Amino acid sequence: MTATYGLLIGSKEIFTDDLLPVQDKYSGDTIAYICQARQADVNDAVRAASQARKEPLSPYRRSQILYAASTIMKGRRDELAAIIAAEAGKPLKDALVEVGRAIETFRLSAEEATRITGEMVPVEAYPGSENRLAFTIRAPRGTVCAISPFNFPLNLLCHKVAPALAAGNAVITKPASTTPLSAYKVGEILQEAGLPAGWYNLLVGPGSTVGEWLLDHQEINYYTFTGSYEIGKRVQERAGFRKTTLELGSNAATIIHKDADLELAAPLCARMAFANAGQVCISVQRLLVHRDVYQSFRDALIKHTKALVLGDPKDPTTDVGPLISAKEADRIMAWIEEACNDGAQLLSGGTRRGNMIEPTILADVKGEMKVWCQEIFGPVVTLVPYDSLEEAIEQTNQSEYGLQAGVFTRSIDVAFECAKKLHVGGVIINDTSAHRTDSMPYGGVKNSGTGREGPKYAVQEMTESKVIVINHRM
Ligand SMILES: NC(=O)c1ccc[n+]([C@@H]2O[C@H](COP(=O)([O-])OP(=O)(O)OC[C@H]3O[C@@H](n4cnc5c(N)ncnc54)[C@H](O)[C@@H]3O)[C@@H](O)[C@H]2O)c1
Ligand SMILES: O=C[C@H](O)CS(=O)(=O)O
Repeated sequence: MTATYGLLIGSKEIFTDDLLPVQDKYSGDTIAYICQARQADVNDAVRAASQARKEPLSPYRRSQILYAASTIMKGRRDELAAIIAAEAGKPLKDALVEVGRAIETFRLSAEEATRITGEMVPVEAYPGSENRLAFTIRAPRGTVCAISPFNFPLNLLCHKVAPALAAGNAVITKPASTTPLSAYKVGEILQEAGLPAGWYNLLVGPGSTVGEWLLDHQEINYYTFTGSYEIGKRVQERAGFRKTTLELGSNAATIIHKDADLELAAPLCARMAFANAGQVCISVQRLLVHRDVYQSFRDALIKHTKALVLGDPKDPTTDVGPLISAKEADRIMAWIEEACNDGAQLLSGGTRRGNMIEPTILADVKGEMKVWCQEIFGPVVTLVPYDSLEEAIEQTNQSEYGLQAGVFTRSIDVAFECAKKLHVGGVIINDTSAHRTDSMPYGGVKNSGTGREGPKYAVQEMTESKVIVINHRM
């Protein structure tokens, strides 16, 4: 029988009448049902979080719970990877990587829980403050609302939940409706790890209802959102003076300079343009290739792309699986067709099987084509030649987005020039825009968002500084 999961609110699993079927994104089969939240459930979750915060957990206890969660997750690696492969359509080998990363995200957050410090402030150096001792502490923000996307249903949720708990906040999560099961499993794991009731609450349902109710609720102190620019903008507008962290989209570029190691660059670009069928916010979408190496890089990219295996995500040999929905596959096919009609050259792919699109390479793209200037979020990479480094930097920066950029070069001068001049949150040298290690500061500029994730940096965002001044000669 197909399992039915409830919402997690306070100490209870709540079952509602409104069941959301969760589909396997490759077969279309319903693999589970999960209950959708009503407005009263949102209010109850906020109340449960406030109630939990009345008995704060010590940093040591928070750390121990997060370490325990990391260990439990390790023991459930295969189960979690199978859920991600089914609900997100992510190839099993990548789903296993995602679980490994989530284990680390919890471990890194456990470490951070014991390192939250303020600083001494030398106020006594100033006239009138001679007898004052001043220092800052970092206080939890309170109730954190974590809204997450479908493409990394486990690790991107953990990047919000684990630092929020490390910092002493209570959390209400709202995962994407297409992929809620990973978030449910995180709730189970945290409970098993000893997290008391009310610190992790799970609400499921559409952004247009449950998401909006969450944005409305004035007892939520902070929003951490990962998703599209359009919804991120709405979150920011609705949050008002409340603090937010927004991790949004991109059309990331990678520069292949004339002195690049093509044997390193071509396979990495092929892999990272099509990982998770291109549904990665830092996916290699725009490749700027120096004209001297354009032909050889192009040929090598085609060769490595054609070697990728398209198919069932549950098959351990699959490299590229389906898109999240037929609607997304329709949109991406329309963008490819539009680019080809406007003069782009199809070098590989461009065909569709169900919700799967063959890894697609487009050349001769122009700046105004959607496949170049908007976020594709699908298995499509575009190629453009350049003559000077200045031109490549300018084209990379000619984007509404600025999440990460990659640069392949053997020259330290070229690497530094790119590092200084590229207007993005992260510059990755001799790797693609799609490289991320979970401990690093991660986030964007421009329409790619504000704030930084990575447990150490997220803990800063999820705490606020408070200054304490002691008049010690009264
Ligand atoms: N920068 C990053 O770290 C990062 C990581 C992953 C994905 N993304 C971006 O996410 C997008 C794809 O993910 P998606 O399709 O799930 O994004 P999305 O914006 O459609 O949805 C993200 C989340 O927001 C919720 N939501 C929708 N409407 C809402 C509303 N009115 N109020 C509150 N919540 C609402 C959704 O239900 C979901 O949980 C891409 O643009 C991608 O680049 C960015
Ligand atoms: O989709 C965007 C994610 O941030 C991808 S990753 O966590 O950087 O791999």
